[in-house]
Amino acid sequence: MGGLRARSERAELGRLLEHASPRSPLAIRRGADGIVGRGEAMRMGFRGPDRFVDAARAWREVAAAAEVDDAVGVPGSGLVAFGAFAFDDASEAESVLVVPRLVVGRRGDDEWVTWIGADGDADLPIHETAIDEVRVELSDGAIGRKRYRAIVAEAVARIRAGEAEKLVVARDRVGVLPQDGDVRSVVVGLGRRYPDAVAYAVDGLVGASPETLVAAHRGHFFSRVLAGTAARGATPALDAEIAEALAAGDKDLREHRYAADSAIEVLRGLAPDASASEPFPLRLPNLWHLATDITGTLGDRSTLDVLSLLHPTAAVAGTPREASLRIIRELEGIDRGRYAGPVGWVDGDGGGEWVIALRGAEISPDGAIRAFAGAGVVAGSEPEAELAETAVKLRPITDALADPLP
Ligand SMILES: C=C(O[C@@H]1C=C(C(=O)O)C=C[C@H]1O)C(=O)O
Repeated sequence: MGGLRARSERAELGRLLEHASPRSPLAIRRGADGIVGRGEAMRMGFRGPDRFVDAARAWREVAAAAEVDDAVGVPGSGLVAFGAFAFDDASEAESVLVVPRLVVGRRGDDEWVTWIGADGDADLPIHETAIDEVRVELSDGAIGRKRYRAIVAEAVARIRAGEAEKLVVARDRVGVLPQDGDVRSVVVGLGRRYPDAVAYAVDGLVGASPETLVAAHRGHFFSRVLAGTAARGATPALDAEIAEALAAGDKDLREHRYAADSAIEVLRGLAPDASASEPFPLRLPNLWHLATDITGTLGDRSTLDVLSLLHPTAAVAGTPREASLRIIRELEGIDRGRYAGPVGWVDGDGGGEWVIALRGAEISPDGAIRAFAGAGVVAGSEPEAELAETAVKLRPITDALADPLP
């Protein structure tokens, strides 16, 4: 079999998402920028502890065999695959790389179309369809409010007993997407409310993530670690006070340090020149986070290679990593699927953009919806406060599902 052929041309586009399939859109958007895909030129599935390494190897082979004619030359043009990976090595959920037949993209003033296919495939025609609203209400899933409080209390007990230093525990909310429900409207709703986040839709996983695991182009990378959270204040004065307290608070700084240090250590191992900012308060529409930005040079390593080392950070698992994963499995007792795993895209050179699948939900082919949100627990954490934090973190997907086109 010959390799894939990819051809990118400049184009004038309307709304990117109107090019996607209503039921299974492929999209990675930040504000007006991003890429949207339709159809499948290739789909690869991976499972188990080697899923990232296997994906990196498979993608390298696909990219090496591909014939690419890219007249645009910006991040996201040329050959790309969208991907979503399971959180846990032991997950039942499949991790995927999907190469669309058609990609439409926008980056600043650049707009383009990419056609991808096997030898002899005809170009998929451009086909825009209006986006329908879908409205879904969520209710408690396997881990309701009461059980979540108990899980947080147990996590604190485990930490006090010396089994771990930090544990990120999550709860779920569930619903059902009506038949023919247009998932694109959820992506629009997320993008309108959280324009600085990355709105993602890949293989049923949708959400708006503020946390960039790794973005890389021509060997330079950026990574943003978030951990430590506070709700926004109702007045500007209160809001400023909250941000200041977050940046100075012992509990949140400690919680943040675990996550930032683990990411910095991994990235320095790959890129000795990696440098990190001091933790700073990052304002989102619904909450404040403590953030650390890390930048450096990656050389010719693929972003998929970086994922294999960086995932899961202590922002979504805990410290130490192995102990936290074991305890999370035990306390939550459910499969996180692809929640808190990497979601994003990769190009033929291994560049791309991967965020952590947070503030979102997984929509199964049968329409079952499961949203997750978690919070980092340390020795001083209180169940009621962590429950409230997860409620705020559930808001993006809850609001986008309840009122998708505000
Ligand atoms: C686990 C989630 O968020 C993570 C946990 C945070 C925290 O505990 O403060 C902050 C940002 C994310 O890294 C989630 O949104 O589900």
